[in-house]
Amino acid sequence: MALAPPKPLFPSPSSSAVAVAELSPLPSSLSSLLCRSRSPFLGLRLAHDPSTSLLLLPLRYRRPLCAVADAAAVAAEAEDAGSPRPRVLVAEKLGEAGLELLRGFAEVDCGYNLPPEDLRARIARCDALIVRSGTKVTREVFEAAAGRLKVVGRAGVGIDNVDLQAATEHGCLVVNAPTANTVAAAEHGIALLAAMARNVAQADASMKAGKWQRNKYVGVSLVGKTLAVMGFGKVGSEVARRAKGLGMHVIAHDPYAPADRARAIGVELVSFDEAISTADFISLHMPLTANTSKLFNDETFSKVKKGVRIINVARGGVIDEDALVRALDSGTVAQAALDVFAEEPPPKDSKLVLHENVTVTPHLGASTIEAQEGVAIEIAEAVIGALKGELAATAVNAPMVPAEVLSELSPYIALAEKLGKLAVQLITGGSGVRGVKVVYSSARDPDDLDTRILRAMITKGILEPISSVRINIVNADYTAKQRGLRISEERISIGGSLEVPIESIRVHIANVNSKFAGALLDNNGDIVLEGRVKDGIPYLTLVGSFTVDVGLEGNLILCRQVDQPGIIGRVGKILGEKNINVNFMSVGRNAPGKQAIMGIGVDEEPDKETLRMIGEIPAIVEFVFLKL
Ligand SMILES: NC(=O)c1ccc[n+]([C@@H]2O[C@H](COP(=O)([O-])OP(=O)(O)OC[C@H]3O[C@@H](n4cnc5c(N)ncnc54)[C@H](O)[C@@H]3O)[C@@H](O)[C@H]2O)c1
Ligand SMILES: O=C(O)[C@H](O)COP(=O)(O)O
Repeated sequence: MALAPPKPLFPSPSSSAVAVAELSPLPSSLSSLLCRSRSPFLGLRLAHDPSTSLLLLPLRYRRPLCAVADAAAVAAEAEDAGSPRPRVLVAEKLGEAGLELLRGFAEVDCGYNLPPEDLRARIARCDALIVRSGTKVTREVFEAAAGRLKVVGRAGVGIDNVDLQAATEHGCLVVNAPTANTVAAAEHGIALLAAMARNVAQADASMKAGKWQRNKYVGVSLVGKTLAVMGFGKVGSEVARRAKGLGMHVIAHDPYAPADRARAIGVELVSFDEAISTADFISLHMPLTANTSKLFNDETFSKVKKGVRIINVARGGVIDEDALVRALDSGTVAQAALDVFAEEPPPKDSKLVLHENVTVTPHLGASTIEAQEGVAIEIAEAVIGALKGELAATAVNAPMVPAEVLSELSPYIALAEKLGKLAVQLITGGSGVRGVKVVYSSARDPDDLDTRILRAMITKGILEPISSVRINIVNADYTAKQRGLRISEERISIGGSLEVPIESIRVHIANVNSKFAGALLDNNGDIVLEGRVKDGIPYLTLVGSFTVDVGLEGNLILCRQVDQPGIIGRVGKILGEKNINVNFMSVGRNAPGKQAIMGIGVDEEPDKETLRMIGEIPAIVEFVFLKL
């Protein structure tokens, strides 16, 4: 199914016209209603004087807010590339149920186990890439993608084979499938534990070699022995649960796991040293990170209980494999059972793999029929969601914003981006943007307001028009940092309804020159814009020190003028004669008869002649045309 742009809630008339009518006075209740409603009228209100109003009719229907990320842009890009649907490259074997889901939405290429150069050659034609642990998604892959790749889906848990930093720098979302193979991995850990304790693999090989060695393969019992689970996450806790069922005493080490979750299944959380020095069996279940790389090394092995047995179904890199061989040779470690290796597949002459006290499997932890079907569906759904522009719940390099929060914040997300976009257009050359302060006014407790996505969208609005990078929630913070742009956030607590997440968003751009002096707060070099959401529509409500009330749709003309009768009519007339559709107009002033700011929302871009005519109206001090 092709991606369609978000459907308007209200149909747009095919043509629109502008008529100018002086209505005076208009009841304030009506003028304010028109300003806020989604009616086909232009609402116009003089911010501080609702009794004198001007109404322009008829107008286009209001459009609804767009989806958070630009689904239409994804479709458009895919179309550019000759296909109306996004293209997904599946680089490792994926369950049929997941492939079916993907095919319902995208063009799917299955190119299993591609050499790195072939992967790089194909990636520039893809919107998404799906891998398991066997494909290295390196910086070179993201560079070769030349900006088209939007999402990498890891069909499994570990994302150590994906260069997350490079993905983030390229604005590419990485999602994984963190839950569907948990049980399979835990079952494999228990299988290795039992097989190792009873020498199942060695005895099997010996019998197949024609031998009958009953005395050689005497094992050890599990009941009553202490198992240390290192990493008490999803797999670790399932292993612990099962080991308890086998009558083992289970302890765990995990600096980040809540003690009550461990206690709930009868497991005590202990320090690293206590875990490794008291355990008869050590089972590894932490991710491979800079902190866990070679965590088990000569020094660690010097602290273990002599004759300990080690199981690893996490990642090979967590163990210094040479140190493990030494520990096995000395008898410090009696046996090891390994599903994962620092290099996969390991070299054929690997001393570790060939060691007689080591039981090995070729990274089979997630390889059950059930887990692979589950993982395939989990990753297909995550990738499709990401391509549709939804924020994935399993995003690895972007804030995870729950769907309900996202839907609540959706109009504020649009407002944030528009404020950024407007603010940057007001800056004039030479000053450079260095510091941006964003102030959110809200009745909510700060803990109930996640503003990361809003900050990202303000950054996008400011930076995208002035850089070649496409900015999204993934790379917004990184790109800002790269460009030396400091974005600080401040919350102001106000009274009011908790139903409304944010009352207003104010953007200050510090120490810049503006092409529209009226946008500078007290002429101090800070551009200030404030916006609010009304009936789901973003509005500009403050420019510098002037209150306005302009719906942020289409484009915007800002005029600063001497506050006197007739200006609005003259500007409206010029635009009407030039067939430029005005969708909103608002005037704000600080004091009668002094200066005022007029915000005019226009659907079309006025040509130079039109702008010149507006500028020639004697009372107009300055004006600027801004694109949204
Ligand atoms: N062999 C396989 O096929 C297979 C299958 C699934 C998962 N895995 C691997 O198993 C590991 C765990 O997967 P999971 O789904 O349980 O992940 P998880 O994120 O749920 O759990 C990992 C746990 O490790 C903890 N941790 C992080 N650093 C630690 C440290 N220094 N010391 C102790 N604990 C630490 C975390 O707090 C977390 O609780 C991952 O490495 C994953 O890639 C392998
Ligand atoms: O991290 C994981 O999910 C496991 O290691 C499984 O990896 P695989 O998808 O290559 O089997």
